Amino acid sequence: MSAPLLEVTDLVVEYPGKGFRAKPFQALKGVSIDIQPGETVGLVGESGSGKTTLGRAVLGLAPVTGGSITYDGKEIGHLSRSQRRALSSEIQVVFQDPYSSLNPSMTIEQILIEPLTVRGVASGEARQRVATLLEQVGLPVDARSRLPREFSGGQRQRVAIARALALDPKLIVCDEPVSALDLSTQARVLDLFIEIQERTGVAYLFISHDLAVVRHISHRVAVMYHGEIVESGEGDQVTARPQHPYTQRLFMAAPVPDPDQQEERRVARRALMTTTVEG
Ligand SMILES: Nc1ncnc2c1ncn2[C@@H]1O[C@H](COP(=O)(O)OP(=O)(O)OP(=O)(O)O)[C@@H](O)[C@H]1O
Repeated sequence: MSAPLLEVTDLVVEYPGKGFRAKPFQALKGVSIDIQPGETVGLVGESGSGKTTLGRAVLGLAPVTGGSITYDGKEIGHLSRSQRRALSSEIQVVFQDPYSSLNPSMTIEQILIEPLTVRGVASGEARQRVATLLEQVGLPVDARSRLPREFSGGQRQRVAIARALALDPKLIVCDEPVSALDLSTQARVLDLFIEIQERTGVAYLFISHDLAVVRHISHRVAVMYHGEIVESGEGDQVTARPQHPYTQRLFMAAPVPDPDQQEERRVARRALMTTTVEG
């Protein structure tokens, strides 16, 4: 196995307590996880288990009080603001809500050009890159002059994915990126994530409370419970033979579809994607 792209070791995140003399709250209690280049690691668990906190810690947005986070061999747990900015071309994020994550007063072109301009990409080259990005996420080139409100939820999420891809990142933290979408749109956006990975070799930390979604997209799965990873392994291994009692309960509550059926659906969805640019 190659050196991990991301390696999180014994990570502790503590949020300050609220109110007079309130104790700090430990949201992550010594979490270890790694992601190889081009790999998808799915993070699943009930609400409040710490999934988003782990994603935010990787993005430098959570108060790390212990352990380490290394990216490409370098410690990134305690970077200054400017060091973090420099890393933004390597690590990107796609959030859950495609309605609030895009600036409603900016055209799609402005949204996609912004990260390129910040990096000093010349305007002609940036416009060309916008056309390529739109094509990569299955949106028509004339989308560039329109506003986010003119698009469906699935199409907006495609714009958010294009924005995340603008600087050719090696890792994208995807925090419930399909949870706000209806089921058929979810399937198409998930397949888009897979296609992009096959084309670019980007790795994903894919956060979701939905087991079927995580199983569909992940090479490996980690299960979080009360701020700890209680189980991890190959996707099929964890989903077919869960070991930890919490994982067993979680999986019993949400039976996972038959893998052969899943593959058939994926082929059908791919066929559908070639005939539509919707969501
Ligand atoms: N800024 C904060 N200040 C204090 N506590 C927080 C903060 N953010 C999260 N928490 C707490 O940390 C714990 C983990 O939250 P987190 O959002 O990481 O969980 P999650 O698994 O992503 O949940 P969900 O699926 O509902 O988003 C929760 O108990 C939450 O209340």
